[in-house]
Amino acid sequence: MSALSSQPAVIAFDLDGTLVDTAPDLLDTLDIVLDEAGAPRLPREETRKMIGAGAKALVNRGLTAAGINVDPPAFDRLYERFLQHYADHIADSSRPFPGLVEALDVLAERGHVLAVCTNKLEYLSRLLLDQLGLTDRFAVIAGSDTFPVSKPDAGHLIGTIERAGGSAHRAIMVGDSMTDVLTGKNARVPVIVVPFGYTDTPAEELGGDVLIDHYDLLPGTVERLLGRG
Ligand SMILES: O=C(O)COP(=O)(O)O
Ligand SMILES: [Mg+2]
Repeated sequence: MSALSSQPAVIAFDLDGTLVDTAPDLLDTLDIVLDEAGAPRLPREETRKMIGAGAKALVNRGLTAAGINVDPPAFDRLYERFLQHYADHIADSSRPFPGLVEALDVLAERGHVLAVCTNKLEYLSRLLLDQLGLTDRFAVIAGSDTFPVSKPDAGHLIGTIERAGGSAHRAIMVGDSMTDVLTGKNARVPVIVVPFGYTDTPAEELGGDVLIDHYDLLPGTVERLLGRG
């Protein structure tokens, strides 16, 4: 085995729409904020696609789609309300996607290092993973505010991988959106795409390296991409 292949690989996961189906709690919170802004609620098919660039973008996109213009202080109050309500309800309905926990077990048994690279704020990411009992599985949990840059900037993913003790030459990103695919390309890290997340571009058109439709396929796909399978 070469020195390179004996280095543990870092598998970095996006969170919303990849590890955990967070849409119900995120979108219930968006509804509350729209109510408070006096805006009409929006269809779930529409708001689901607004997830992926963080909570501030979700509130912004929701208000814009509802045709509501607010001044910056009013926006800040609505955003604070979003964060507070969401934190209080973060795991009411949000659950890991089917087969995730089993796949993480297999990857960890094989000696891979697991990390989270998400555009969710770090404290919300930790709160969610704590409540789902998943925190200890990840060597690093890097949110949108952990580093000076965030996805799709390569620095977010490279920072996550390096903090996990690895290198971009032996790492894989797993994600659900164009942001994740662009991040992987920017960092020169292969991307496995899952189709059950939140994206307005069909998963097969995102341009990832491999598409898997169930977590059962993840361990084998990881080995293949790492050049062992
Ligand atoms: O909460 C969001 O909008 C983004 O989160 P993700 O990067 O984990 O998809
Ligand atoms: Mg996502």
